[in-house]
Amino acid sequence: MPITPPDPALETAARERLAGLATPAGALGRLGDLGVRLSAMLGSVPPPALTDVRLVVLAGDHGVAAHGVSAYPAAVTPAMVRSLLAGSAGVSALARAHDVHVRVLDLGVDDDLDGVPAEVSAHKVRRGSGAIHLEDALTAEEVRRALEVGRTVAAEEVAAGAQVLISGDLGIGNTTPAAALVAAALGLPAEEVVGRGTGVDDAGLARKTEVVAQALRRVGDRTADPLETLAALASADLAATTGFVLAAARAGVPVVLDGLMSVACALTAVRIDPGVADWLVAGHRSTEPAQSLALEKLGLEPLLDLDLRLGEGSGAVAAVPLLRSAVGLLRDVALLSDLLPG
Ligand SMILES: Cc1cc2ncn([C@H]3O[C@H](COP(=O)(O)O)[C@@H](O)[C@H]3O)c2cc1C
Ligand SMILES: O=C(O)c1cccnc1
Repeated sequence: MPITPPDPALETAARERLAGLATPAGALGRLGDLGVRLSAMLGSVPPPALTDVRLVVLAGDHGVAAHGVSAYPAAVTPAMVRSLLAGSAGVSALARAHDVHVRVLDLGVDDDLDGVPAEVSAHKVRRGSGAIHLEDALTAEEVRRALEVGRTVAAEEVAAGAQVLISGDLGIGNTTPAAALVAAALGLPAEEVVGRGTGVDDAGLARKTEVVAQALRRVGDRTADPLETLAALASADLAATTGFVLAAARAGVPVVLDGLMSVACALTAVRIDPGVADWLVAGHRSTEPAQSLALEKLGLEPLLDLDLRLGEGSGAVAAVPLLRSAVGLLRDVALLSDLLPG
């Protein structure tokens, strides 16, 4: 089934409403454009107030983390899962400030997460993932399962009332496979996509670049196929994120993209089904070069550009007030024709 784009008639009606507001023509700039897109995506003009925005953080570990590609040890991943559950992570503070519902799922954390509620690991695909320069990250069956988890979770959030969905990432080393996914999708060499992630030094950056280059050499032309690419270069959490974005678009729910992991997975979802692109909003520009390259390919201009490089969904959640602003303007501003006499 092809993905249905937002209703063009609604988009036209929203654009007419925007043009009629008691503001000078074009004065609302990109907020006006965002309001028009959101109206069409949310299915009414004026758009409904955004009262239900949901973030799902998909966590997993990465075999490459043992090969000097991150500034932090893999032990941070389970610790941060616990922090998210306690509401004390970076994105937790932002989500609280902006009334965004947060759910955390362990897709591939290399830890038993003792004492953590069972539902957090109920969809676990495996512990860790293959080091992509040496072996495939996942089997084809694991890719299928991870995509299915992403779809199931998105469907659950939509059924619970989500008007807008956000995916968040968590997992030491994840900027390495995410950069590899972007390189695979865009046909770019490792040097152009690799960034410093959590802040690796020059030696770390060189190692990381070589890991991505070796992974791309190992995989060869399997990168022509997005599912093969997920098996070869991704991880359980990144494959699930791809399934999450696909399912949101299929359900006609807008997805606000975060940093590198979120955008790399959205790009992969677009390779699987180009119709996904119509349902994406870019929350922010991260400092990772691959994220900007992927946004450009997707034709998306990010709302925020704050030098954020946290992940967890933080840049997307930080952009939620702009979505609410755009919606509020189309809902609450008078029409100039109603203010003028006669
Ligand atoms: C304390 C801490 C909290 C985080 N929250 C998100 N990330 C982010 O940074 C990591 C990816 O960067 P790299 O590929 O360089 O390891 C992931 O865990 C990602 O979610 C964190 C990283 C750390 C250290
Ligand atoms: O682009 C991101 O979201 C990002 C960058 C560095 C580390 N974690 C996330």
